[in-house]
Amino acid sequence: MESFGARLRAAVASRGPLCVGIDPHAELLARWGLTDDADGLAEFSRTVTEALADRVAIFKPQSAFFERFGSRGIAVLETTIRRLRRAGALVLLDAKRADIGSTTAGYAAAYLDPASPLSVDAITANPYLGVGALRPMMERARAHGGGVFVLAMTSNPEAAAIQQATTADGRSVAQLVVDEISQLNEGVAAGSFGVVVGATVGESAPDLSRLQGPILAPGIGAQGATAADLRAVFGAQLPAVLPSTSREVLSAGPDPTALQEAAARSLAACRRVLNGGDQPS
Ligand SMILES: O=C(O)c1cc(=O)[nH]c(=O)n1[C@@H]1O[C@H](COP(=O)(O)O)[C@@H](O)[C@H]1O
Repeated sequence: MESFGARLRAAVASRGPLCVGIDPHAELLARWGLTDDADGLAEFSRTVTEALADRVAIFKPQSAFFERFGSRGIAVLETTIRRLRRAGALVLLDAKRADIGSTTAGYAAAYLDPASPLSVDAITANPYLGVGALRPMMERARAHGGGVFVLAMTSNPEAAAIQQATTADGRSVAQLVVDEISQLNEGVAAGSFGVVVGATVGESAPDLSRLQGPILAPGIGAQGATAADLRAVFGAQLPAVLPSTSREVLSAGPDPTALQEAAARSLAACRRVLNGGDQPS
């Protein structure tokens, strides 16, 4: 199978550089007039999928909001993944998994093996147990054309104390993560291993110049960052950036046309920045 990096590049070329997060918060379900249960979740996910699956390059369902309804929520997640992929979209499951290597192998089998009912194109992973502990995910991803996005510098304000701490060799923890992921992409034009760097981090972003893989940039919209902030955060690495937003688009629902217009607005704003159209004169 073609690599995730190549498939992502093709999807972005045809549908544009935007990842839409599917985060069915209780407040959003209420605002959409839906019940806060698995039926409401199913209706929410169906509406988002029908409105956007044929026009957005990649979706990022947030596993937490499906897990909170137990097995019925997971069943909705399975259906949602299937429908999104059938419509030609890529699916990046936001589960932020990690564990010791032998258990990570279980997560890899759950999400990155085509035989699993929860199989997706890529997942988010947490490097706190060491990037090396994620190796079973990387191996399974390589074998099946999948991808892994590893948290490097996240969008939340609490993150700096750990992620910007200095390691024994003087690099920040975030930089160490980026460097280890860069090694995995070495020699590949469009790497399948990405990092997560929030659009909110300002000028403290790590050096991403050797990554050769995608940079997932959440934090646009509800968390305060705008598409215009991407330039200051990512500079020369903008072409590798995959901006991601959830509530900014989802809060326009449940009307499908309003959802489509909100996604088109977010995409246009990101495109302007990524293509250099908003350069200050
Ligand atoms: O991995 C992520 O996607 C992620 C990383 C990060 O640094 N910050 C962050 O907000 N996220 C996720 O991105 C989504 C943000 O949603 P909105 O703030 O509504 O756009 C949530 O699902 C978060 O879990």
